[in-house]
Amino acid sequence: FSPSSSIHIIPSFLSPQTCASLITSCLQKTSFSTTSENHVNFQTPDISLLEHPDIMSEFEGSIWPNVYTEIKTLYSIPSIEDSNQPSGISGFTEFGISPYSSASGLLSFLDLFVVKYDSNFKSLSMHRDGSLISFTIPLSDGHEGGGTVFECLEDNGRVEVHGEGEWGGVDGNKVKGKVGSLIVHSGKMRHGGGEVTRGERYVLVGFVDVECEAKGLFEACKEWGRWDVLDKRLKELEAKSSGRKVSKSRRWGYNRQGGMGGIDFTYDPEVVKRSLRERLKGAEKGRRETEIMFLEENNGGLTGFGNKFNSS
Ligand SMILES: O=C(O)CCC(=O)C(=O)O
Ligand SMILES: [Fe+2]
Repeated sequence: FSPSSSIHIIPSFLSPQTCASLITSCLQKTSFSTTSENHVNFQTPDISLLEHPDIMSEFEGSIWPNVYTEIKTLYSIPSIEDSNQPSGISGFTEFGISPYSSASGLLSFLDLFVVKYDSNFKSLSMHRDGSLISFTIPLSDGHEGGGTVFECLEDNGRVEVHGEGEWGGVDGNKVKGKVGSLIVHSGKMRHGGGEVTRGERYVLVGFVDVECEAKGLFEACKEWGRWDVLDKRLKELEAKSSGRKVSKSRRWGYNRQGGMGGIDFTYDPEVVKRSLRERLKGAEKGRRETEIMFLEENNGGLTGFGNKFNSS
């Protein structure tokens, strides 16, 4: 299957109670704002759970481990210990100190946030996310309109439903996700938020990344035509590596003890940069092909990287 034209749905992923109490917690503890530095080009009134550890700690247990498992399976993301990779994830440890336990893998959140649509913010225009993989979980149904719009549903895109239960269905180019269903897609796929004509619509959105210090990122970018993600990473590394041996990075994921949290780790940006460059050199032809495809499809911008944690 092509990762850039399949929309994956997992019905009944979160219980309606969990969805409702996530909204309640957000409303009680903070307010929705568009001032986040995270989504530069496509601002949404949102609350980032990464900035609210109290809300995060309440909900991470029901969200992340399951999202992690689903995405790892859907996109065949290797675990660090799956060392049958051509040149091995061992590259990861050669770049620095792995913050991960051997039982964990290579996924982390760039951001995880709740978006609120209402008469002040009715829709989100078509865009691509800066993430490799994104997901949306509808949290409420007391509105008219809404839904997640996917451009590819007008063309070659398809929806793959994994598991049992009602998930809401497709209406034209819109996935009208039922409360609690998990909608996963490539961040490259052009999508947006359908117009809400009445009431309030809340959705949980996650931007998921593959660790940059591992081969995983290169393979994923190549396979999914996200050379923009690699270019940006390379630029960041270049900025970091001038005169520095060690760089710090922070991600949200599993730590060595198997618990969740923000993980700080260090690596040598020069080594990572050299390795990424080598890999890019070996892939020039593939790059041109996917870039042409990307340009042909690309009528809009990308959302911001949402990666505050990477600016050491
Ligand atoms: O509202 C939706 O269903 C999509 C939201 C989205 O694409 C985003 O916040 O990046
Ligand atoms: Fe998006």
